[in-house]
Amino acid sequence: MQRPLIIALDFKDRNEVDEFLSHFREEKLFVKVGMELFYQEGPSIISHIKQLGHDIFLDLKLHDIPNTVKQAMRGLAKLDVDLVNVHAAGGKKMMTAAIEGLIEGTPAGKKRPNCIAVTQLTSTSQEMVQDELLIDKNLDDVVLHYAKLAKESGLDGVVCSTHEVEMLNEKIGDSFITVTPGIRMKDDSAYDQTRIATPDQAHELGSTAIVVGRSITKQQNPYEAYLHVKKSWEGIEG
Ligand SMILES: O=C(O)c1cc(=O)[nH]c(=O)n1[C@@H]1O[C@H](COP(=O)(O)O)[C@@H](O)[C@H]1O
Repeated sequence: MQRPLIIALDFKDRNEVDEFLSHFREEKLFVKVGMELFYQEGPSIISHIKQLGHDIFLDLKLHDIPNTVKQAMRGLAKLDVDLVNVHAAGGKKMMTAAIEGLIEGTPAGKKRPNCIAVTQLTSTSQEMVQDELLIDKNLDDVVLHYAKLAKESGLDGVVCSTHEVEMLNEKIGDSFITVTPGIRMKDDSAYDQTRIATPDQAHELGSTAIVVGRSITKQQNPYEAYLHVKKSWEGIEG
C-alpha cells in the first residue's frame, strides 16, 4: 500500500456520496464504505464507486463464528474491493477462516483484497478496556497481542490508533499494514473518538494509511479540507 489517505464515506445514501464526490473532479481517491452506507445501498454502491475509478476499503468489521465469516468473505471477495476487515476479538480461527474465504471467493487472475483486523477501536480508552471489557492489561499490550494474532492468522495488517503504530512497526515489522482512524486536524472536535492524532503525527509515527471522515466530509468545503489533510499527511504542512 502506498500510504493512502482513505476518506470515510459515512453517508446515508448514494445521492449524498455522489454530491460529495462531485467536489473531486478527476482525482483518484481511496474511499471507505462502512456499515451506514453499505446496509442502505448494498453491493451496487461498490460497483458504482469502482466505475468512478476509486479504490475501496469495505469496512464491515466482521465478527462471528469462523464458518459464517468465511462464507461472508467469499462473497465480499467477488465485489472487487481492495481492503476488508474483521474484529481481531473473533480469534485466530475466525481470522484464518476470513482469509480462506477471501482466497476462495477471489476470481481467477485477480488479487485477493487485503484483510486487516481491528485491534481496539479508536473510540476505546484505557478505562473502557478495564471497566467495560474487563481486560486487566494496558491498552498497548492488548493492541500488540491482537496484532500478533492477526499476523499469525495470515492477515495483512491491523486497524489501530496512531499511538500504537511505532510499537507495532518495531515489534511486528513495518511491512505489516497499520491503518489508523481517529484522525483530526488540530482544532477539530474529537466527537466520539478517544485515541486521536493529527495527519502529520500519523506521518511521523509511520502509519501505513489514515482514515479520515468528518474532518473532510462535514467541512464547508470538503475539497479544500481534503487538500489540507493530504498536505499534513504527506508531511508538507502541520
Ligand atoms: O475500521 C475502521 O475504519 C474504524 C476503526 C476504528 O477503530 N475507528 C474508526 O473510527 N473506524 C472508522 O473510521 C471512520 C472515522 O470517522 P471520523 O471519526 O469521522 O474521522 C469511521 O467510519 C469509523 O467507522
